[in-house]
Amino acid sequence: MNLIEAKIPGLFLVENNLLRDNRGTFLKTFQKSVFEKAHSDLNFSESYYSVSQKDVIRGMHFQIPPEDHHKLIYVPKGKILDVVLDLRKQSDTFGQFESFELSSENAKAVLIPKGCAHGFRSLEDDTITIYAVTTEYNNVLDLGIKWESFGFNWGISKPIISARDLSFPSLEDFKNSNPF
Ligand SMILES: Cc1cn([C@H]2C[C@H](O)[C@@H](COP(=O)(O)OP(=O)(O)O[C@H]3O[C@H](C)C(=O)[C@H](O)[C@H]3O)O2)c(=O)[nH]c1=O
Repeated sequence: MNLIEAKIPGLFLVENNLLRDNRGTFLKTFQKSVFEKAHSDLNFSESYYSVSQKDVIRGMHFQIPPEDHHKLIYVPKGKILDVVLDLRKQSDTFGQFESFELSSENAKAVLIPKGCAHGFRSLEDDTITIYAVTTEYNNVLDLGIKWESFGFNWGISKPIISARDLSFPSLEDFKNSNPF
C-alpha cells in the first residue's frame, strides 16, 4: 500500500497490492499506520457504496463545515474516471482539478482531503464504488458543484445524472458562498 501525493495538496493516489490465488483476489483497503502519515485526523465515521451503469456521473459532492470530511474512494468492481476539484480559497490549486482511473483491475484508490469536491463517471456497467468518510451524512451540509462548470472534460455530453446533481451551482456561482 503506497500513498502518492497529487498536485492538489492533501490529495493522494493509493496504490494497493492486489493478491490473487486460485480462490480469487484479496485487497487491503485501509491501514491506519500508513494512512495517518497522510492525514493525522483520519477517523472514518461511515462508509457506503453505489452501483452505477456505464456513463453515469455522480457529483461533484462535498460537505461543508462543521461536517466537512476526508473521503476514501475505491472500486472493487468495474471502472470509474474519478475527479477531484479543490475548493479551498487559500490553496495554491484552488479551482484546479485532477482525475484518476480507478478500477478493480488497477486496484487504485483515492484519498480526498476536506475542502475538495468529488465526482466520477462510471466507465462500465454495474460498477461498484465504495466511499469511506470521516463525518456522518448531513443532508443540509451536503452540497455540490455542477459537473460541467469547472473545465473538466468528462468525455461525454449526455451522462446519466440525477436531477439533484443537475441543480448544483456552477463553480463561479459557488464562489460567493464558499466556506472553505
Ligand atoms: C451519502 C448519503 C446519501 N443519502 C441519500 C441521499 C440521496 O437521497 C441518496 C443518494 O445520495 P446521493 O445522490 O448523494 O448519492 P451519490 O450521488 O451516489 O453520491 C455519492 O457519490 C458522490 C460521487 C460522492 O462523492 C458522495 O459522497 C456520495 O454520496 O441517499 C443518505 O440517506 N445517507 C447518506 O449517507
